[in-house]
Amino acid sequence: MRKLDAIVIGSGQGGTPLAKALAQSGLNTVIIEKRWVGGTCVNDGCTPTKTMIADARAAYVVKHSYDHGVDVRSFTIDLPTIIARKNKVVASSRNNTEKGLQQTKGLELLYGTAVFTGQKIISVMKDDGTTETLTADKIFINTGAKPLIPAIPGLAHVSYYDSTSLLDVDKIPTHLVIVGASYIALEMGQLFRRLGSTVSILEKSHRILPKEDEDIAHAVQDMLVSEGITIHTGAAVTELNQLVPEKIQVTLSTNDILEASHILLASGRVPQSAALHPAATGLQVDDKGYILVNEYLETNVPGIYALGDVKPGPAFTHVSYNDYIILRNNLLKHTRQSTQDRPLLYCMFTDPELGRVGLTEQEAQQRQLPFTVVSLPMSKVARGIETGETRGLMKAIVHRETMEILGASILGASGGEVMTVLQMAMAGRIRADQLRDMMFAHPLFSESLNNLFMQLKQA
Ligand SMILES: Cc1cc2nc3c(=O)[nH]c(=O)nc-3n(C[C@H](O)[C@H](O)[C@H](O)COP(=O)(O)OP(=O)(O)OC[C@H]3O[C@@H](n4cnc5c(N)ncnc54)[C@H](O)[C@@H]3O)c2cc1C
Ligand SMILES: NC(=O)c1ccc[n+]([C@@H]2O[C@H](COP(=O)([O-])OP(=O)(O)OC[C@H]3O[C@@H](n4cnc5c(N)ncnc54)[C@H](O)[C@@H]3O)[C@@H](O)[C@H]2O)c1
Repeated sequence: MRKLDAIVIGSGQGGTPLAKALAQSGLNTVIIEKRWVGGTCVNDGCTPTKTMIADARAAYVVKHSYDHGVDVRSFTIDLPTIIARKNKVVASSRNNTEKGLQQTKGLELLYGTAVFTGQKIISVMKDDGTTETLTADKIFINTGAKPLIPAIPGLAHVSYYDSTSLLDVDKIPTHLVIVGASYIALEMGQLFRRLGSTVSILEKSHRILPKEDEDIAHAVQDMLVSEGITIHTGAAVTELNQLVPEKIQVTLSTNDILEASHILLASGRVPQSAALHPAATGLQVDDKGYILVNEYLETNVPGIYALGDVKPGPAFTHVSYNDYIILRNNLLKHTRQSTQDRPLLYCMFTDPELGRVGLTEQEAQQRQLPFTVVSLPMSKVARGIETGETRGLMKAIVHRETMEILGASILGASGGEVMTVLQMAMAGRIRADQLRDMMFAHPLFSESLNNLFMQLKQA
């Protein structure tokens, strides 16, 4: 058995920089990866989807160019070129990540599948067919998550896609039916609609984006419907039947029956922990298989930590990366940073995008905080009017007494960037009334934060 100082299992968004930092600090470190370095974000998630979403946006802009006085009579979509561009962007990111790991002194990149076989003992089934047993004082689990395959009657007998396989679909679906109506469903639904598919989105809850405020969810729904997407809410799939190739009958709890050419399952993700055999090293997991950690990302087994999507909580690339920062600082710089105080933030890359930070209105209500809601439609934002980007709204939740910004939802062009301005204000404790009176360059989207907060009473 080979004894190391540190082992990182999984080369995701947290594990990769962590392995480098551990090795650079002088610890003899191995990082184990069963597939491709970079994990979900680089290979199946953010990088490929945001690349293809940009292509679909190009199609949308061309289609609407007449409004801007540019008359494009016709255009065609070249799916192989779109997929080839996506593959090139992904390969470049993956190769650079691999090089970065291989060139780090004191770090070994081991391709294979890790399994716990005893207390802090890991068996690696290597890609070359051999097996090696490793142990270390410190073990970091960064094995991420994978698509959830829901139990739908008939699913085993139909061909379906998940968010990974759809990225390599060989033709544009004529009718893409998507199960689920959250980030993956809405981003991919709009993407394929813009490439020419008929798209139907099915959500079993009574509305899409249940975690968002109702007005925001409705605005997103209106925006997607205006592009020709059909959304069925309160609609669980009760049966699937493959009639002929590329013809799948989809029966809904609402008694509607759809005929899909392609089905995308986008109903959540599950942690990749079971195959690790966490019980063999005494690790506690919850009922869904998430590896339990405390606010310092420590598991119940001393010396074993978990970071990224494999632990409970928000599953985003920036969260996994921030987990790395916390572990690096605590273990190598001897701080005691915790996950407790970081704000929730993310951006859903529909077009326009939804930038979200901090509390929603419904969360502020649940916490019984004294708050005021301010909102501004993008149709009143100067930059939006000038560029023709008038869809969406800016909304912020402000503490009524302290004028502290508690949270914001910015649905609009550059919504993620405007949200980040507010995130910085929240981090720096800049109050809403200060933003109301602050000078911003004209005519930026962020300049309209003046107008958004103008609804607050003058101090
Ligand atoms: C379609 C899609 C779009 C997304 N878009 C965004 C976005 O725009 N913004 C955003 O913030 N987030 C986005 N996400 C989420 C984001 O990709 C994840 O939150 C992020 O990648 C989590 O990274 P991680 O560090 O937990 O692990 P991952 O990136 O999932 O990496 C885990 C790695 O561990 C490896 N592994 C697993 N088990 C073993 C084992 N037993 N032995 C060895 N190796 C193992 C896996 O092969 C994988 O490489 C998206 C996700 C999807 C699916
Ligand atoms: N822009 C981004 O940051 C981004 C983009 C894509 C994915 N992600 C990450 O990936 C994760 C997974 O995303 P997701 O969209 O797959 O899942 P999700 O867990 O966010 O949402 C799943 C949705 O599917 C619905 N659902 C579940 N079972 C269903 C069924 N049988 N029929 C109909 N509807 C059903 C749920 O009610 C829910 O609305 C997210 O948590 C997110 O963190 C992030």
